[in-house]
Amino acid sequence: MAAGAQFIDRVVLHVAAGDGGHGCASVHREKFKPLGGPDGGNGGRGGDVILVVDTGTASLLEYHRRPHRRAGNGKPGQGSHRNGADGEDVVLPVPDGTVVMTTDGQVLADLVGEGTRFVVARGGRGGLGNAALASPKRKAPGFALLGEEGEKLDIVLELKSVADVALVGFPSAGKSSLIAALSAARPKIADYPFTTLTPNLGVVEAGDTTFTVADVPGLIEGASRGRGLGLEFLRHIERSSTIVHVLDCATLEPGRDPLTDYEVIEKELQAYDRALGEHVRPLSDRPRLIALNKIDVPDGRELAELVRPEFEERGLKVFEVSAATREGLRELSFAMAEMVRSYRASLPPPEPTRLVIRPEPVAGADFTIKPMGDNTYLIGGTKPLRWLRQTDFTNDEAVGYLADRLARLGVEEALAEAGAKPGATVMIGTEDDAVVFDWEPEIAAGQTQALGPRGTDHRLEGR
Ligand SMILES: Nc1nc2c(ncn2[C@@H]2O[C@H](COP(=O)(O)OP(=O)(O)OP(=O)(O)O)[C@@H](O)[C@H]2O)c(=O)[nH]1
Ligand SMILES: [Mg+2]
Repeated sequence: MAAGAQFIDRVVLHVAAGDGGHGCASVHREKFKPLGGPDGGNGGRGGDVILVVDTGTASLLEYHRRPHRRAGNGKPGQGSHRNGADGEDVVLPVPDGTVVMTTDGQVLADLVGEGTRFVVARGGRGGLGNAALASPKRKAPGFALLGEEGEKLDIVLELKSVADVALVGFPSAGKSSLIAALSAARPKIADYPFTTLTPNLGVVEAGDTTFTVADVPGLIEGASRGRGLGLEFLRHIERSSTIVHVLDCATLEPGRDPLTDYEVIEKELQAYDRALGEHVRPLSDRPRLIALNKIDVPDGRELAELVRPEFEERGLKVFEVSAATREGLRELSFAMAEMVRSYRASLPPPEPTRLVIRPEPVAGADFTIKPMGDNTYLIGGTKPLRWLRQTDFTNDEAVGYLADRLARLGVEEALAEAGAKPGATVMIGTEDDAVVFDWEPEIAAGQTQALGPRGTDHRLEGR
């Protein structure tokens, strides 16, 4: 697993599902039988873009590097009843604990647990070929339906750190130094506060236990109210099983000592619990370890020894360490491993894979009619809009078929009821994007079979 020298926890991903293939209009040809039946196949479905939780994936770095992902298009249908192949899905592995959001911050899904799947962009349907469109009334359709476009959108992936162990502490307490000393991660370390701006993740091995440690940017008093780099980062410890207090035994700042620092940080964690509300497992019930850091500094070692009993009285395990000389790190890492192991053992057996399906757009009324004044009407609704996208407007017969479908849906009747006069302007689509027709109700809806051959239907004429 890559240790997070470069740990990316938020990316904007541009996803495009595949377009559906067009249906095919074709007529069967055979020697001595010049006029066979329609045999155009259907277009294939466009591929989906799917996110899947893969616990082997540790970061979003891959999507930072390649932020554009596109699924395959469906192939067009062909003659001899050959259907087009479906477009290939694109399956994107994401780390456990990935939150999927719109670019304006609306949460679409919170992906937890190995194998959890989320179809983030749906492929377009393939268009029907003329064989599938044939009916007793329309024996040899000279048209086919178009494939629909796949969904294209921008999403934000955000990783709630799923580190097993979270290191918390004041700025410059040595959290990043500890990660660096315990793992292969190489976070930035410096002697000024707020060096760490985004959490670093390191993979630590102790005995036969492997676990991840997150270095949370420095906390200060008021962090839970958003002071310093506060809230944004407390979020990252929400899912860790163990909290390690990294306490600076060598700070010269007035008013600071390990015990006071500890209490300030504890207060912040509790305030964060209150801010989070009850639906989240409180941070305060996570087991704690105390790491008294910087004992390589002479005064630091003395101070550590002085405060040690105070923590032990509170029932806390204390480790005197130095990230600089690595003193005490082995004991600390084994204690972390033990906490992680017992936490893992306490977990309920893994839940069965959850499938997250984005709800289909709500199917409301079949269609809507909106009078726009001046004998003009706007037809909307899921079905009319889909049919519009499927229609090849260069083909009169296809336009006639659209007219039939709309009539069958009851649009003609509804227009008459709404008071549309012959010659009305009928727009189908949305206010910004509509196809405009002249409406000439020559006959009542439902009697379309009385019309001449398809292709000469002039009730609806695309402009
Ligand atoms: N002497 C000594 N100095 C240390 C030790 N650990 C860290 N430091 C120093 O303390 C300073 C801060 O270390 P960082 O690891 O960046 O501290 P941090 O807690 O990650 O700080 P923020 O990211 O700002 O919250 C650096 O100058 C380190 O070299 C230690 O064990 N001994
Ligand atoms: Mg740091």
